[in-house]
Amino acid sequence: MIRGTKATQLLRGIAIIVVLKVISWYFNFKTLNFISDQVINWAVVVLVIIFQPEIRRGLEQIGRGSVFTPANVKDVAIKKRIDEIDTALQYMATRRIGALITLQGTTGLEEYTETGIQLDALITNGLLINIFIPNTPLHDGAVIIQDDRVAAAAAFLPLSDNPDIPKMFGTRHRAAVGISEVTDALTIVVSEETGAISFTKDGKLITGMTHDEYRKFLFDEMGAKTAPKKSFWQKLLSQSQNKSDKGDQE
Ligand SMILES: Nc1ncnc2c1ncn2[C@@H]1O[C@H](COP(=O)(O)OP(=O)(O)OP(=O)(O)O)[C@@H](O)[C@H]1O
Repeated sequence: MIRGTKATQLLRGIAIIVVLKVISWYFNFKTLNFISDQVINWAVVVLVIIFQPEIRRGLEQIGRGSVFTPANVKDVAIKKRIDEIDTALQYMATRRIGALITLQGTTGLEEYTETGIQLDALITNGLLINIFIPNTPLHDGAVIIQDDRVAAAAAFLPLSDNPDIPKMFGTRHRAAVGISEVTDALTIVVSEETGAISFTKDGKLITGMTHDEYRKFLFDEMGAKTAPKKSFWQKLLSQSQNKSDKGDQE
């Protein structure tokens, strides 16, 4: 999950400090012991400064209630996300507008969003279509989606050197396979040449799915149920509403 993020370097730093602390304690190195104690004492402040953006985002999520959001509310949000992406895919596929969209999984994609133009915008089909309109400043490269936000456009993804990718696929498809080899992201490609919609995941290129098949695939991959179910509380509420409606009629 933390692969590809600054947390990796940080963990390495913490490991070095812990090793220094143990050595200084074991051999009774007073100066080294004093320095490592100071570093450890200030570590909390340093961590808060380094992770300020992540902490802010987490607090915002708690504020919006998304951490404690019931599963079915999350399903509705995921369905909305898929609908927006799907509308854009259908529009671009029928007009043969090439597109490359990477949906972040658990692996951080910061090192790739940094290569593009940062957006941090809500996912809408209009925005996605606009980004990929040919000969506009953002159309070249990949869109990276993190949760419900379009994090960046025109991002550069690593190219796969897998010799098994058929020659008919060019660099757009190779980049889609490439990112799926080094992260757990799901990537969608619309071919400019054919209008075909393909997907990459775990190093595999998946082609030829029907509209219904790929929608189901997206729902499965993004962890939503096809038809959002009512929660216990919603069922209870609608039952009591039904009863009171009947009561009113009588
Ligand atoms: N490493 C990369 N990262 C992100 N986008 C890339 C990368 N390499 C190429 N692209 C995108 O792919 C486009 C070139 O696509 P190309 O025609 O080579 O691929 P293709 O797989 O044959 O796709 P298509 O079927 O759409 O032609 C570039 O203009 C760029 O937008």
